[in-house]
Amino acid sequence: MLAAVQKNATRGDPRSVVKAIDQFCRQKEWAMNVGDEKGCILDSVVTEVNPATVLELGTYCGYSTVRIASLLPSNAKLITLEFNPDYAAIACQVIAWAGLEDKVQLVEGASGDWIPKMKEKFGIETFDLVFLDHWKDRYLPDTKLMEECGLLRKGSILLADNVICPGTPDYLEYIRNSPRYKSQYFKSHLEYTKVEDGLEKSVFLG
Ligand SMILES: Nc1ncnc2c1ncn2CCCCCNC(=O)c1cc(-c2ccc(F)cc2)cc(O)c1O
Ligand SMILES: [Mg+2]
Repeated sequence: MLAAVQKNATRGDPRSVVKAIDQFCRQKEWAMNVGDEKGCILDSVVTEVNPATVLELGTYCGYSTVRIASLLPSNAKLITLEFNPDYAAIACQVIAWAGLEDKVQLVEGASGDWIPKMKEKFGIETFDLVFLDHWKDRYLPDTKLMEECGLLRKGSILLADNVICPGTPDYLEYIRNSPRYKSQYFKSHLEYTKVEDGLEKSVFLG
């Protein structure tokens, strides 16, 4: 995938990096990027929220990191957490190829360990937008952890990938029934396939 980016994408051009990855995943080898269809929904939410602070849980190869960072205002900050060091190493190069390293802080480690340290380590008060795309059984515990750590403010947006496939039933149950959130489901398809999947967008009400 990285070779395809370096071969087919233009340095400093995030859209060409996104296109090269999508082409590779459609033609050569499926990969678990959010993909072009759900990626358009992600883009519209990022544009609507226009966030100054973004947390991404699950960087993988940096595809959604590049999509998000390319839409951020100049002073905005995106912190992205990746557990797998091999994925992190690739993502770092993909983000650099897109020329977005100044907007992105890639952190290696487990979300459960890093979320409680966000304020002290990165001087973050609250996140305007959180993109959940990591272990599906970590969406709920990490959301509760972000609440407890005071990382969400009235109006913070959570956008969760894969709520249908592979699925995050406990997270959906919680977020759709909690009086502290207003949720909306965006029906789509699993990246590069015809299988149903979707994004759940939730506003924290405080
Ligand atoms: N900072 C952190 N803390 C904790 N865990 C962390 C982490 N950083 C990373 N991880 C570990 C996440 C590993 C990847 C998570 N994503 C997925 O597992 C995922 C799977 C599919 C999929 C669907 C149908 C299939 F047939 C097969 C696979 C699709 C997707 O869009 C997915 O996002
Ligand atoms: Mg995903």
